[in-house]
Amino acid sequence: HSNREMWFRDFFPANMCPINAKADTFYGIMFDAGSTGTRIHIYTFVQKSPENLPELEGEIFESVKPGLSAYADQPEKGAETVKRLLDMAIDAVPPHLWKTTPVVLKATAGLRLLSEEKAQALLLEVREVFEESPFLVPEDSVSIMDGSYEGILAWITVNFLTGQLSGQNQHTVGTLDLGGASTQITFLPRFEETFKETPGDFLTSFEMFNSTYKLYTHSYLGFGLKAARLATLGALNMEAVDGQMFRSSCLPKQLEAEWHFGGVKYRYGGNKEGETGFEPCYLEVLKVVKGKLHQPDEIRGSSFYAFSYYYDRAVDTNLIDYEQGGVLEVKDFERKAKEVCDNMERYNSASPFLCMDLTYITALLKEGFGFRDNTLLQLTKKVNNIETSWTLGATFHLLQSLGLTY
Ligand SMILES: O=c1[nH]cnc2c1ncn2[C@@H]1O[C@H](COP(=O)(O)OP(=O)(O)O)[C@@H](O)[C@H]1O
Ligand SMILES: [Ca+2]
Repeated sequence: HSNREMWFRDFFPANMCPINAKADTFYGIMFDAGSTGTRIHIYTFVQKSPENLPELEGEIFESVKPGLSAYADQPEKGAETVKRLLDMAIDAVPPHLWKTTPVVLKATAGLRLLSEEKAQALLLEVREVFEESPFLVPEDSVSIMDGSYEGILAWITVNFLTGQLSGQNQHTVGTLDLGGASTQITFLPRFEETFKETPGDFLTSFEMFNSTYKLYTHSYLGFGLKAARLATLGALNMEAVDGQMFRSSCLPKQLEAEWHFGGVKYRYGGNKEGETGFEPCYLEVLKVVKGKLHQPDEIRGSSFYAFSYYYDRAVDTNLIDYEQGGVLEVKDFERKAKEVCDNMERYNSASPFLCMDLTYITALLKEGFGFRDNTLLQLTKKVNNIETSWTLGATFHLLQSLGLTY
């Protein structure tokens, strides 16, 4: 707009100015290529004045299952799922903003676990879909994200949405993300001791909104909920063994079934003659986590935000409401695990893995990270109607790198 056209600007408060209402709106498109599904997040921002940060106005969210890694041998078909989601953005973003709206896809643990060759073939096909779209395709727009970024960016999202990254008196909260194939823990250490006791690769400095945050973060590959099922069954990295039956005391006695994960088929079942229930199951699961994770002393007493599969399993067992979320203690997961595992017939209609999943979550929190029984977990899916996902943090980071924000 020329100055002449904008002369009336000064007569209106910024947010009521008829031109401002649309002119300073912009969009960012972030794809989350997770191990169990692919999701699109279309964020709307409004720049109310040049000296302030843009404000997040809303989000459009859609997802498809399975994830890209399920198309390891059909990369074109995988990219087709991305294209269908991207078509939503064509409808959501006004045409005159298409060529300034960036589109980025970041893949997480599902692709990290594939062979380099198969992962790259998938990413290449997705890149072609992006290039053929009318959107802005930045350099490196399609990639596998480093695990430490996954944790940091989720931490940024949650603390931004809860208002902890602006103004004084920042009381940031730690975050726990439990995906299908990997799990992340991230927090801002308060004690000098934590920095001293922590291995260097668990600490990362990150700059966002003109502040530097020195965070504790780690992504444990193979410790996501679905990878943990395979590990418990003894089937992780056992692709070669075809048709073998994997049994566990965490599954209903009579169960025999098949399961596809990461493009591989597994046969699994219950302990027909042997033991079942919480006690033997906990011992099985313990083998997967015990001694495998770093336990920072500082977290034992502090509360954390938890989402993804922590949230889903808490909903499945009525520990929290699907819409509201809620606050739980670590021991609530243990109580539920016992209830489900010791009455497996009663829960048969839900997932046959419910007992194993709850027991794994219990073991991961207690024996893995070293949380206390009474550690508080704030279970959240959305804050102010925005999904708690690393994708928002990643979009801020993207806007920053494009010079659209600082
Ligand atoms: O936008 C989101 N908001 C909240 N939870 C999400 C979102 N996207 C994915 N999730 C959760 O993440 C979990 C699946 O993990 P995912 O497929 O991302 O595996 P990965 O992180 O190991 O690659 C599910 O519990 C799913 O509900
Ligand atoms: Ca994820």
